[in-house]
Amino acid sequence: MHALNLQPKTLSLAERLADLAVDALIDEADLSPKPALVDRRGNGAHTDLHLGLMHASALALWPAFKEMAEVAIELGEIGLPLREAVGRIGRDGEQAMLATTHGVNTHRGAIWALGLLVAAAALEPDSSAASAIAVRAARLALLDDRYAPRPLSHGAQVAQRYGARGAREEAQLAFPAVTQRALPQLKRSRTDGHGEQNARLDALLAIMTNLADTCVLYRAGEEGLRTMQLGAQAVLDAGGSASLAGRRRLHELDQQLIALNASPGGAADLLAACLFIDRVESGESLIQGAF
Ligand SMILES: CC(C)(COP(=O)(O)OP(=O)(O)OC[C@H]1O[C@@H](n2cnc3c(N)ncnc32)[C@H](O[C@H]2O[C@H](COP(=O)(O)OP(=O)(O)OP(=O)(O)O)[C@@H](O)[C@H]2O)[C@@H]1O)[C@@H](O)C(=O)NCCC(=O)NCCS
Ligand SMILES: Nc1ncnc2[nH]cnc12
Repeated sequence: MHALNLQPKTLSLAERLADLAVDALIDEADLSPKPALVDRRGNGAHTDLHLGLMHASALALWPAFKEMAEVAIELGEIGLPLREAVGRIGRDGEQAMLATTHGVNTHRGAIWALGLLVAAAALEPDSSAASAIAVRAARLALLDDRYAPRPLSHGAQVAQRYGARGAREEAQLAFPAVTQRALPQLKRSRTDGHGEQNARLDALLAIMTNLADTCVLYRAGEEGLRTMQLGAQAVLDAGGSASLAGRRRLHELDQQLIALNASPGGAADLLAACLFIDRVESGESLIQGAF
C-alpha cells in the first residue's frame, strides 16, 4: 500500500455543482477590468470590499451550495419543502459569508441566484439546457418561503422608492438577464474570436444594458442606473471589450460609475450565474471524475 493515494477522488454530483458555483464566483471576481466592481485592479466603487475578501467569501459558500444540491437530490421535486430547505440553507450561507467577511455583504444576491440554480441543476442533471435550469429555478423562486424574514433591505427600500423589483423578480422570471442577454452575448463574442476574458466582459455589459440593479439604484438613484445602462450599451455598440473603441468607452464607464458611487453588484452576481449555467450546460465538468 502506498503512503500517498494519488487516485483522483470521485466527487458526488452535489460536490461538483458546489465546485462549479464557487468557480463561477471566483471567475467573476477575477475578471478585469469590470466597471466600478472589485477586480484584479482594485476595489472599484467599494471601500469595504477587496479581491481577497471576495475569494474568501466564495470559498465559504461551498458547503451551502453542496447542501442545496443534496437536498434537491434527496427531495427530488419542486415544492414547498425544497423551497423552504433551500431558503434555510441560503440564510445559513449568508451567516457563513458574514462570519468570513466580518459583516460585509459580498455575495447576498449571488447566494440567492446561484443557490436556486444549483438546486435546479441538481434536480434533473440530464436536463441541463440553460432555459430548462432557469425555469426550474424560477418555479422554486415563485414559491413563498414561510420562514423568510422580510427585512427592510436595500432592495426593499429601492422597490418602495422606484418600483424596481430586483433580485427576486429576476429569478421568478427565469433569469432573463442571463438567458436572453448574457449567455447569447458570451457565445457571440467567443464565436467572433474576442477571447474568453473579453467575452465574459461583454456578457457582463449585456446584463448591465437592461438590469434594474438595486445595488446601483440604492447607491446612485435613477441617474446611476441610466449611466450604467447607456454606458454598457455604448461599449457594446463601439465593438465590445475586445476593440480599442470599446475599451475606451469601458474605461469612461468605469470612471463615471465610480464618480457616482454606483456599483453594479447585482449585474456581477448575474454574470456568476451566467458562468455557472454555461459550464453546467456544456456538460464537461459534470462528467464523473472530470476534476
Ligand atoms: C430575495 C433576496 C435576493 C433578497 O432580496 P432583496 O432585494 O430584498 O435584498 P437585498 O439585500 O437588497 O439583496 C439583493 C441583492 O441581489 C443583487 N441584485 C441587485 N439587483 C439585482 C437584480 N436586478 N437582479 C439580480 N440580483 C440583483 C445584489 O447583490 C449584490 O449587491 C450586493 C451588495 O448590495 P448592498 O447590500 O445593497 O450593498 P452596498 O450598497 O455595497 O452596501 P453598503 O456598502 O452601502 O452597506 C452584493 O452582495 C452583491 O451580491 C443585491 O444586494 C434574497 O437575498 C433572500 O430572500 N434571501 C433569503 C435566503 C433565501 O431564501 N435563499 C433562498 C435561495 S438561496
Ligand atoms: N466583483 C464584485 N464587486 C463588487 N460587488 C460584487 N458583488 C458580487 N461581485 C462583486
